[in-house]
Amino acid sequence: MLAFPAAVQMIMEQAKLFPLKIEKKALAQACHRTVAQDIYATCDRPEADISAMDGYAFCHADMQTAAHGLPVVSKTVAGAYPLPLQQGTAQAILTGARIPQGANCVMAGERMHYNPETGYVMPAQALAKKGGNIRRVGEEFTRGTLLVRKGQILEWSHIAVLASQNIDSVKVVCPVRVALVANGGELSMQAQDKRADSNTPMLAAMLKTFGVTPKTYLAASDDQAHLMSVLEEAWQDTDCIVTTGGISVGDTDNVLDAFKALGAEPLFRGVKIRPGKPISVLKHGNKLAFCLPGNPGASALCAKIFLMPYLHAVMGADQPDLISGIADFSFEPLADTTHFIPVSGHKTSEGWCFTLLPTVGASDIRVLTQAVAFLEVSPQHPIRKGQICWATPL
Ligand SMILES: Nc1nc2c(c(=O)[nH]1)N[C@H]1C(S)=C(S)[C@@H](COP(=O)(O)OP(=O)(O)OC[C@H]3O[C@@H](n4cnc5c(N)ncnc54)[C@H](O)[C@@H]3O)O[C@H]1N2
Ligand code: MOO
Repeated sequence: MLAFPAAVQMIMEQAKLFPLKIEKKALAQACHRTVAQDIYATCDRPEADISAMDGYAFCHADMQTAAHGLPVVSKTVAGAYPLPLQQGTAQAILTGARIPQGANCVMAGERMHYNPETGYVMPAQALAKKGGNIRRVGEEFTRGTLLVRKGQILEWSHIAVLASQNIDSVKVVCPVRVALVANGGELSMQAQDKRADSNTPMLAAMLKTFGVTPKTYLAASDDQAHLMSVLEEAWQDTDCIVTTGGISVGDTDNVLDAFKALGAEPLFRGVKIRPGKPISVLKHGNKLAFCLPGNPGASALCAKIFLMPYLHAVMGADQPDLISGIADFSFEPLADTTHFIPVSGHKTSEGWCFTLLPTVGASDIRVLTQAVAFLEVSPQHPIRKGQICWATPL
């Protein structure tokens, strides 16, 4: 049985052998996909000096010296070029509209007094500072600024910033084609003591967060020939297979035998972790099969610490950052074992404070709805109350 770091290293070595494919995608369809190129700003943002308020634009010195305010001579709306400001006048202006040439201050309409009879406007309160309420050209970013790095998984915020640059398509990495195979007679509709398949929807949801929509299969029997036929079908047009269940030592745990009979070779069988120790990975050409434990909590953990890092690596995507915090408990690991313990967290002035969550173990998935992260604890890295530690966020 391998130690955790060695198992991760073996998987990452395999990821290097996987060929990356790139495609162009409309921006609207690119959310959660991994960007295949650095993307730079094509224009300044804002593109020009613009108003931050609906109100009036004027020359600060003119307003300062005008006892009865300034006459409002025209109106500037967003999307139109303004007329230059004539000396000794003001212009009505809307939020986002270009500042007229000659104006260097804007005040919100509700902070001014406009006299409809005279057509003059003056501050109702203190005059804003020179330059006030003007958003300066390029203050957010200038043309040529790196907006999105290669390897970034696009989220809605990146879509917004790219759309602001009139970028309507991006080069993204083709998602790895993943097959999810749930296994076990208890998942059959005909089973006397039927169990719900929660692993497939859980893993599919995890994968969708970075643009992978898996094909799903169900081998709802304990018959090896049937399982082999499902796995054989799942291998077709797939880059990676993920099975859950059927990898322990029970009579009906035949996933590994089925894979071997189909020509796959074990990369490793079992890892010294808790939970999830039966996790096994097999290799068939450049395709990997991740055989996750059936226990849903262990399955989730193994997906987080083995499958997701592998898929990120093969797709050239940035690995999610670990989070750091202070543990408010101590935890003594077993010799030769890396534990992953679900913790809740609350923010303090010094960052996260992690608290141990009570859990019944490897089958527990409700605890994962309450947890913010898994803390990794090993004899080399024990957890001591009050000490800083690193965690895999959920
Ligand atoms: N004699 C031993 N027994 C077990 C050992 C061991 O070392 N010696 N290891 C235990 C550990 S640790 C784990 S983890 C499990 C792994 O078992 P399997 O991967 O073979 O999983 P199953 O036995 O098929 O199922 C375990 C459990 O999970 C439920 N399950 C399975 N698939 C799903 C699914 N798709 N959705 C939701 N729940 C699922 C299944 O009904 C069982 O309750 O083995 C221990 N035993
Ligand atoms: O390794 Mo198992 O996941 O503890 O029950």
